[in-house]
Amino acid sequence: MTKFQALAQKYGTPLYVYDFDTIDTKFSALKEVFKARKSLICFAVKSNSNLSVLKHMAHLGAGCDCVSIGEVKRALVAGIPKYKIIFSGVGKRDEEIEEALQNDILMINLESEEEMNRVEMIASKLGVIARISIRVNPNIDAQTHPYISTGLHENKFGVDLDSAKRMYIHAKNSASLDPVGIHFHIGSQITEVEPFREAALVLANLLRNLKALKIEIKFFDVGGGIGIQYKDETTVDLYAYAQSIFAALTGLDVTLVCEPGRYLVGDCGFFLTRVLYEKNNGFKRFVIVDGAMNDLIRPSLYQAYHAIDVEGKEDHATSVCDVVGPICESGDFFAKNIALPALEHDDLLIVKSAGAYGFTMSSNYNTRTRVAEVALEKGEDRLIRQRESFEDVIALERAYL
Ligand SMILES: Cc1ncc(COP(=O)(O)O)c(C=O)c1O
Ligand SMILES: N[C@@H](CCCC[NH3+])C(=O)O
Repeated sequence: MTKFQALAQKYGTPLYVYDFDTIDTKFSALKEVFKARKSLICFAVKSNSNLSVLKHMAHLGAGCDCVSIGEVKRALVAGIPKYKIIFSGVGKRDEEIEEALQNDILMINLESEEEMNRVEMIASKLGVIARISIRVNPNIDAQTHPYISTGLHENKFGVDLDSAKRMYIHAKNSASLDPVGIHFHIGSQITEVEPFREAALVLANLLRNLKALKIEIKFFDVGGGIGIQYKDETTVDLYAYAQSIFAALTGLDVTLVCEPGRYLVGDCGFFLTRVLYEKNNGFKRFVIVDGAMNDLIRPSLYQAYHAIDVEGKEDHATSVCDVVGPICESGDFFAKNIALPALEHDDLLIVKSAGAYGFTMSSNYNTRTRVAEVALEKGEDRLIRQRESFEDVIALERAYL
């Protein structure tokens, strides 16, 4: 029996499995290319927010990039030091800003002038000084899927260069704001260095202008976005990536911050699902599995490709099929028109590169219980999230008659 077959038998399917040793390898590789500068790697919690994953990041020395106060609290619960936590997002509620300030996190990343005014007001009310960063939208095409492209003016994220400059000047003169950071995040699953290089140059230039105005920024945050290989994409050469940022920063004494999500956890994750039936309607062959789009929505949402392995049948003849789930939507699929061997009830499929934006984007659609998560570390497996029960799913509902 293979490792995945044993895990499927022990924990049931569908199931997420994360290999923490892979996270270590990826983390060390990034730290290594940054070693010529002071750097802080802030893991993007949205990509995989399991507390054990975050705890593992804390052991590695990572901070966290968060997009809600819920994520900030997860990071704190997992033992990420408050001085390594960044809070970004285009729409923060007053209570979220207040709680972030009370928790004294590293910085709040501002995405509009309106937001700056609210943060200033709330900090003043609390009698604290808010450390802020500004997310600059450099209008650079990251050449990725339009839904995960964030650095163009048509996207809702960040502020343009002129507004950023105005905001820094305002913040510098405010008794309640301390401008400590500058930030860009131009998109996700980026496979070339060039967009990062261009964005770093634009922001470093702004930093020099700010320096001339005696506004000293300490943190240069290049966001996340480093792509992984799902199919046959080229991936970013990490060394060239780091060097292009260093080159932009020549002469500037700043701590480099990077916010990888997918790069750190994408490849470490496997989604295990069993075959329920094969069905051929005369037009098409369908492999129907027990996992569905509510468990892993990336194929349905972005037509994303995830390679699928069938262990033990590698040398069998294949034919073309769609791998689909039990949900009441034609968009419920893991793969379309892929070649797989003939499959039987209970055969195990392994959907690869599922560690990022897998479980965190899952839902209870069709009253399906969210699946269990398991960590693999140095050959040992541990349950890190129990499978939900039907009772868990309805627990917060009230049935008025
Ligand atoms: C502000 C910010 N930082 C970091 C990330 C992480 O992105 P990725 O998983 O592509 O590294 C995201 C998500 O795209 C983000 O919005
Ligand atoms: N959810 C997207 C990434 C979004 C990044 C969020 N800023 C994905 O699965 O690829």
